[in-house]
Amino acid sequence: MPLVAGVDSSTQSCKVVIVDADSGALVRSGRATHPDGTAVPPAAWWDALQTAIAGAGGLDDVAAISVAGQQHGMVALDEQGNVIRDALLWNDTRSAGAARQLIEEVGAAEYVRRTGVVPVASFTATKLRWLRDAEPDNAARVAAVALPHDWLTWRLRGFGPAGQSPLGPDLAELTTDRSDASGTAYFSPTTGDYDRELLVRALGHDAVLPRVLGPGEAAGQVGSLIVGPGAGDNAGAALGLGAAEGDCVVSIGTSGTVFAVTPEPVRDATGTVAGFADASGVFLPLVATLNAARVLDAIAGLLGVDHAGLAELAAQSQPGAHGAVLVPYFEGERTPNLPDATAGLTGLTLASTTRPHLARAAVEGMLCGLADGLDAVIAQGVQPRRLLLIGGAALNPAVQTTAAQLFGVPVHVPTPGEYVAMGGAVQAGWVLAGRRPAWVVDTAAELAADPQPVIREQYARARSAY
Ligand SMILES: Nc1ncnc2c1ncn2[C@@H]1O[C@H](COP(=O)(O)OP(=O)(O)O)[C@@H](O)[C@H]1O
Ligand SMILES: O=C(CO)[C@@H](O)[C@H](O)COP(=O)(O)O
Repeated sequence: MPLVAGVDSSTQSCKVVIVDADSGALVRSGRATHPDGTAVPPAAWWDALQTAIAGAGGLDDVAAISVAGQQHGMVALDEQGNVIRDALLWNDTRSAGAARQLIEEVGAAEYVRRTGVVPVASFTATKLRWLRDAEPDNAARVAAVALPHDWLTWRLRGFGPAGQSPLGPDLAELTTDRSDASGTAYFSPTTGDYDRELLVRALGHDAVLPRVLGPGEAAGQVGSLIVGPGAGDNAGAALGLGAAEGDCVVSIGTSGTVFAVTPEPVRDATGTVAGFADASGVFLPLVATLNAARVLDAIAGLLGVDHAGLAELAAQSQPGAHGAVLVPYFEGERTPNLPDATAGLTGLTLASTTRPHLARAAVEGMLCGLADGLDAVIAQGVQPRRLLLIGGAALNPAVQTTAAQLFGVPVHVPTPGEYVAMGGAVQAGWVLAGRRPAWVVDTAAELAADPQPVIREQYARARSAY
């Protein structure tokens, strides 16, 4: 039984799973935390990966590995392979003005035609434009631009700054895949090519971009360990879940995302749905919110309870939280595109100002943003038959029951697992065997749709004030 490993280098942590390549059964796992903040030294991801690999018992008996990671983060490298500055992450909104500039210069419709997306602060191109204008000396030094999974894959293969890596700073050895490249806003998911003019427009000059590998194509080999192409984390989750037509995935981690695997590309000129590529050769229309699991963390902290306690409180409330509504834009918001917004709590009366109603309002507000996202994905022609609920907060019973009340389709909760890392393991199994593994994913809970229109009606009223 060969073993393969998958990695999820996500916003808050690094997770490694080691699985049986024949069955997909989990054999060992490890994890390590990432630093807080929206600008992070990539070295911290590398250290966390080492810790997580060690926690998973090492890779000595592992035949192949592949790294999925948080999307969009800007890793700027100089000629010597040094990281020029802390990576700006997908949830760093300082480039919101740069996004507006790029849209003014190119046009939203033209961006969608060329890249499948309309720039928002999350996308790499806007971070490069911010760098060009805010830190021109740093921008001038940029010789290559990579994404988190590209950089980790390169380091894993032995490349890196001279003196700190066995193979040195060979920038031509940087690799990526379609799914992550499609989150840069200078790549076309339909042609599979970079749009160099858009890169130069953003950064001010050309730079090395990672070679785009196909699904099942190895990035290289370290000794006997084959290194797979890697992926953006959402595309990784789609692989790990084996998501097929009719499935819509809702992931509630640091980001909230709603996405589906589609045979044709999606081009949404409003920019609400990002027309990403997936990691299997087709497409991944996706809506992302900035405010997801951390909304519950914050409100649980405020109420002085843990996650289970938050669910217990919410269960004492009712659909609509007695009129209390939380619009949860604690970190600004990406969808809708309100990077400078703050959260708002409305509908407070003496009767609704209770701990249970506040707990319930937090869960409802966080999920309503994703329900709006599902509507947008459906408007692009996706027809979900079921919703697959994953990510840290999907484990929460209040999230599960409220999701069934909001989304209008049956909610399936897969057996708790690290599905992004499992997607990496699927890629590792794919490069090892030369074909995509077909591992079974079990369902832990199935909830029938239980529509409670009051929740979305009152949320829509509160949100319209923004
Ligand atoms: N039972 C739970 N209820 C609500 N939130 C949870 C629960 N378990 C974990 N979380 C939250 O989920 C988040 C981590 O989820 P994860 O999908 O790993 O995020 P990411 O991939 O962005 O790092 C953290 O904010 C954590 O506090
Ligand atoms: O920006 C997006 C998708 O476009 C986010 O989904 C990031 O990819 C971060 O993922 P998590 O760390 O929240 O899983």
